Amino acid sequence: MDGSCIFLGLSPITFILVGIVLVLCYLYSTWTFSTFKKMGIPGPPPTPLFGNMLQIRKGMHTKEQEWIQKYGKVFGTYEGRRPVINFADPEICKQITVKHFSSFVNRRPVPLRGKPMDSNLTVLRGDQWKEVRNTLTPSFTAAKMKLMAPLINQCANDLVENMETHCKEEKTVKCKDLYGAFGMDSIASAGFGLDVSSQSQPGHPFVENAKEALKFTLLSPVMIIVFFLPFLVPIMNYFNMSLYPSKVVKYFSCVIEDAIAMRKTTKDINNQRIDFLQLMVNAHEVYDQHMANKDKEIDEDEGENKVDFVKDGPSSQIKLHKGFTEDEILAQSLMFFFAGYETTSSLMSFVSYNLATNPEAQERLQREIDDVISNSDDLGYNTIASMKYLDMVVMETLRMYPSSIRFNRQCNEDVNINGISIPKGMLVAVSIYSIHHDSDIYPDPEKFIPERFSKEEKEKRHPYAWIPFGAGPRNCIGMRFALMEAKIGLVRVLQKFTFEPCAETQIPPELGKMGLLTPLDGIKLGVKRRK
Ligand code: HEM
Repeated sequence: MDGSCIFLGLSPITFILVGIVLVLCYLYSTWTFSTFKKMGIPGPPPTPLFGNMLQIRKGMHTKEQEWIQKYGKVFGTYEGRRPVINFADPEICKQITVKHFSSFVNRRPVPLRGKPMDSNLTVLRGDQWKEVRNTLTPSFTAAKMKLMAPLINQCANDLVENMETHCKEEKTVKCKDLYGAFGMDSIASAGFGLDVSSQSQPGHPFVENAKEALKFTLLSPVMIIVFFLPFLVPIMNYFNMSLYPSKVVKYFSCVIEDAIAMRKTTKDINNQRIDFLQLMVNAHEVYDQHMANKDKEIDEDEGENKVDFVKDGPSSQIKLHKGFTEDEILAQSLMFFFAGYETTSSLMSFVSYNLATNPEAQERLQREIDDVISNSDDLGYNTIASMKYLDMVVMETLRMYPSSIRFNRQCNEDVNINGISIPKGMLVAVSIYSIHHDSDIYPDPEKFIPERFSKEEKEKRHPYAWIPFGAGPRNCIGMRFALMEAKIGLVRVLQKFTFEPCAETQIPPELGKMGLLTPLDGIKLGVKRRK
């Protein structure tokens, strides 16, 4: 021994260096933890490195309720080291999403995106978001929904046939699977003119890939880096790493690229389908023209670019836009699949569960369906819209089980909301679930009471007390489509069948703990043919 202290084979210098690195890591991970103390906002104490992330592992929705009980409807939490102000108040929701929209245009920055997902609507920011949103909005008008309704009805034929098989064989229906396949067929057909037939081929690669994309876990290596080691993100971006599995993105990219190529060859406007893809392809042609004109202008005006981009707010009329690049079309298409699949199938599953466990409500809805449909020979958009009780059932189900537990915005300038000074860059989250389960707004919030959504009852409440699709100009663009699809599917099934609880039905259903609020066992029910 030469006298130097050797411990675990480390020299004293290495030992000191490791110590310094650990202290620096500790300081780095806790540096921000005084933010809320300084702002006078209460909240649960954070843990070094993790912030409050470990506390939500038993379920974000239940933990949030506990925090609200303890700290009130405005409280601060830390995602890793990043501070987030949480709000569970309808008025503050309105202030953030509507009144002060220009200060809260963007969602949280998503550090790891990869091509082509980095240009999808959900993650775009500022003027880029406005342009893409304005281009997409005409695809979701009531007039477009009317044109898409027959395509969804076609997909509902397979759904009814599937129910029939389950009924005949007296098999338990796993709602999530049946509705998931129906949802996949609907968006593929009405959105992109693709015949996926996933209902007759449950193992279809299209469905398998969609499911794979939605396997979200906070404990995946990618998520751990994003939350806890964000300084490594630029390196991962350099390698084009994404939150979405590359195999899945590749699969959908091929499917959609083929569909785009087909559309571009269909020049005859009368033969063109009216769907999301066609509207985007048309916008792409605007892009091509824009690029051609731009070259001309550069020649003629020595570089002056004369094309105006949409500059005013997103609620304004649709105006000239630069059109879509092919990557942008791909990104929006993939996002529609991802955003619509899990959410809509969960909604339909929870409605079926609520009806099975509340037989009077199911009978009342079936009476309404029989009355309306016997007066109408097609199940179009207007027929569906005329079913008032159906609307109440769907709204109450979305209140109880909103697919997104919360939504977020990032503040882009210093702003004061209800006396709270929010600094530029701060993340804010609005808790949909907690507002929907606030017993001051909805007494007995765990009970299924569709009558809460009669016209008179709705008028008594704050307009932002029901926000399953978010709020303001950056709300869910697919809301009309999702509601139409879910209602057509449910009406077609309830015309012929009645749901009932069976031995395998979980009452109440156990809910997923991370990401979207989904039924863990997929909602298993008995189904019988109506007399
Ligand atoms: C029951 C079904 C659905 C629910 C509950 C739902 C819910 C939501 C919520 C809460 C948001 C965030 C809104 C905000 O930040 O204010 C959102 C955004 C979005 N949703 Fe949906 N969604 C559903 C179905 C769909 C469907 C079918 C599509 C596509 C066809 C879709 C596409 C999108 C997109 C693209 C955004 C981002 C909008 C933007 O940033 O401008 N969603 N959705």
